[in-house]
Amino acid sequence: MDDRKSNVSRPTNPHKQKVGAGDLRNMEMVATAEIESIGVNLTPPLSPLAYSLHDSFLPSHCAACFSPLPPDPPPPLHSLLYCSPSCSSSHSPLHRSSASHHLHLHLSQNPYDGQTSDLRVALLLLLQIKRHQPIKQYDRICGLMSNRRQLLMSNHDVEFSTRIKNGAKAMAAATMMRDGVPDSNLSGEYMLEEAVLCVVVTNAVEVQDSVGRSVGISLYDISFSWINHSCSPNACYLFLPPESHGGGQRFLISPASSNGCQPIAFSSNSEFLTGSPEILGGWRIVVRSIKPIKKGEQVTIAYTDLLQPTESRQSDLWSKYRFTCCCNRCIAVPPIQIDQRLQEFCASNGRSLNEVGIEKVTEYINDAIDDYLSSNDAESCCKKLENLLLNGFDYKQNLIIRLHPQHHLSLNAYTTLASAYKIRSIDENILHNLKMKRFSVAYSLLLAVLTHHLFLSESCLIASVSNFWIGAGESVLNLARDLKSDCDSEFPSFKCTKCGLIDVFEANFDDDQNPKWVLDVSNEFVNCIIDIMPKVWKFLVHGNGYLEVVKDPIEFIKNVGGREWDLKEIMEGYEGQERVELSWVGVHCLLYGGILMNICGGPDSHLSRYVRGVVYGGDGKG
Ligand SMILES: C[S@@+](CC[C@H](N)C(=O)[O-])C[C@H]1O[C@@H](n2cnc3c(N)ncnc32)[C@H](O)[C@@H]1O
Repeated sequence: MDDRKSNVSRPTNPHKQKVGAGDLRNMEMVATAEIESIGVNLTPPLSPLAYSLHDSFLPSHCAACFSPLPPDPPPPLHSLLYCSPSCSSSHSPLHRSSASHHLHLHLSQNPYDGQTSDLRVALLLLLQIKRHQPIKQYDRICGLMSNRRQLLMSNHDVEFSTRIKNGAKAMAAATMMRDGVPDSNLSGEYMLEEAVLCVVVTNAVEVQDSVGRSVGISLYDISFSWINHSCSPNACYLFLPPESHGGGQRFLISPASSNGCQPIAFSSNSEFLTGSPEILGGWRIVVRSIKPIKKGEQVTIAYTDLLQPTESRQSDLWSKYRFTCCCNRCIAVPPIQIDQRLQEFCASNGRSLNEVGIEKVTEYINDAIDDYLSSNDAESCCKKLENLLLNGFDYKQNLIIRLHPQHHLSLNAYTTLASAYKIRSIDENILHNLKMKRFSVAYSLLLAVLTHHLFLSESCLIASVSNFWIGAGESVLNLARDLKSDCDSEFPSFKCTKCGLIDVFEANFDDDQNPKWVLDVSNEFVNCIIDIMPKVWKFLVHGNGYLEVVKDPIEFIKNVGGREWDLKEIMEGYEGQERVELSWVGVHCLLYGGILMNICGGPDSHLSRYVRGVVYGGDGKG
C-alpha cells in the first residue's frame, strides 16, 4: 500500500462555487426487503457497460482488467496494452470498433482539457446504443440520466460546458476517421455525442486497482446508476475482479420514482442496456448495506467525500453533477455533530469571523501542500502546517484563528503531514529517519483516532475510518519492524490475551453484522489499546513541537504518561518491551481496521487482502 503523496489533496474552497438549482431527482432504488444487518450484498456483482483506464495509467496497466503490467518493454504510443491474450481478445475488438483509437489524432490538434477516459467510455456506450436502437430523446439514454441541460448550461460554468462540447466533437471526429469520412465534414452540433458524454459524467464511477489507486472509470447499467446520493448513505459499493460471478445472489433493491410518478417501465428490455460479462469483462460492482435499511426505504450511496463539511460537499456535488443535496444531514438545523466538528474553529478574544477568514486559512494550507506536492519541499510544508496547527492562523492584527483538531482542514493537514514526514524519513542519517518516521506514524494515528470519534456518531464513515486504522496499523508495524534488532524474536503476535480481536477478524471474513456488534468490537478495541497507547504516543511524539502539546478530547492522547524516552537509548539498545508495545498497537489498529473493511469493502477488497496478508503472510487468502 503506497500512502505517500497519493493521499494528499489540496482542500477545495467551499465558497468558490455557488449552489443553487432545484432537485433533479427522478429515479431511485429502494430496498425490497428489511435489511437488518450491515455488510449485506444488495446486488449480485454487476458487469459494466463500458470502462476505461485514465490517461496516466494507459502505459502501465492492462486496458481490459486494469492490472499493473511489468515495467518493460516500453509501451507503444497511443495504443492500449494488455496483460494477456485473453484480455486483448476480449477488449481490443470493441475498442477498435468504438473508434477510440482515433481519438488522439483529433486531440493532438485540438487539445482536450479533460480525461480522455470519459471520451473512450462514451464512445463504447455510443457503439452499443447504435447497435441496439435509435435514440429518441437525449435526457435519458438506455434509462441512464444524462443531466445534459444542467451540465451544459453555460452560464453555470463555461469551462465545463465547453469541455463537454469539445469532447463531443472529438468523439465525432474519431468516428468519422473510423468510417473513412474526411474530417472537413466536421461541423455543427453533436447532440448525441454530447448527451452520451453527459451520461458518462453523471453516472460513471472511479475504479481502483489492487493497491487502491483510482486508475480508471466504469459505467454500469440502471441497477447501479439509479442509486442516488446521500451525505449519510445507507449503502456503499465495492469492486470485484472481472472474473467474479453472481453465484446465485439476488437483488435486494428495485427501481422506484422519487417524485410520485410511475417508475420508468422496464417493459421493453431493449431500451435498457445491461452489462455483459461475456462481451466486455471489466470490474464488477456490488452494492452493500452499511446501515440497517427498512423495506421500501431508498438505498443511497456517497458520490463525494463524506469527511467534508456541508458546504464543501454541496460545492463538490454541484461542480460535478449540478445538484443540491437535500439529505437529512445537509438540511439538519443545527448541523449534526460531525458537521459541527468538521468546521469548528475559534477566533481569539471570541471575535466573530466572516467566511474570508477561513478562506485565508484554506489558502495558507494549499500553499503549504503545494510546497510538498509541486516543489518537493516536504520540510517547508511540515513547518507551515505545524505552525498553523500550533499557533493558529494570524488573520489580522490580534485576530488568531484556531482550528479544532477535527476540523476538516486539520484532518487534511494531518494526512499531508503523515505523508510528508514519511518522505522526509528517506535520508542517510538513521536517527533523523527514525524521528521523521515517528512523526509520520503519530500523524496517521492521530487521523485514525479523530475520525474514529466522528465514525461513532455517523456510521457511514466506516470506509474512511477503516482506511485510516489500516494505514495507521501498517505504519506503526513498519516502525516497530525498523526497531527490531537481530536478537529479537519474531513478531508481531496477533493473539492478544486481553481482547478477542483476532478471533473476530477470523470469524467475520464475509458475514454481515448488526450495528450493535460493530459498536461492541469498537469498544473492545479501544479498551484494549487505551493502556498501552499513552506510552507509545509519548515515544512517537517526542521532539515534535506540535504533537507534544496536542490537547484533544481523546482519552488516550490526553493521558500521555510514562517515563521519558530517549532516542539514543532506543537506537542503541532497544529493550524489546517498548517495541512490543508499539507492535501491539499496530496489530490492534490493523485488525480493527480490517474488521471494518471486511464489512464495508468485502473480503476481496485490496485493503482486506492486505490485512490478511500481514496477519497470515502470503497472498492474504488465509
Ligand atoms: C447516477 S444518477 C442517479 C439516478 C437518477 N436519479 C436518475 O433518475 O437516473 C445521478 C443524478 O441523480 C440526481 N441525484 C442523485 N442524488 C441526488 C440527491 N441527493 N439530490 C438531488 N439529485 C440527486 C442528480 O441529478 C445526479 O446527477
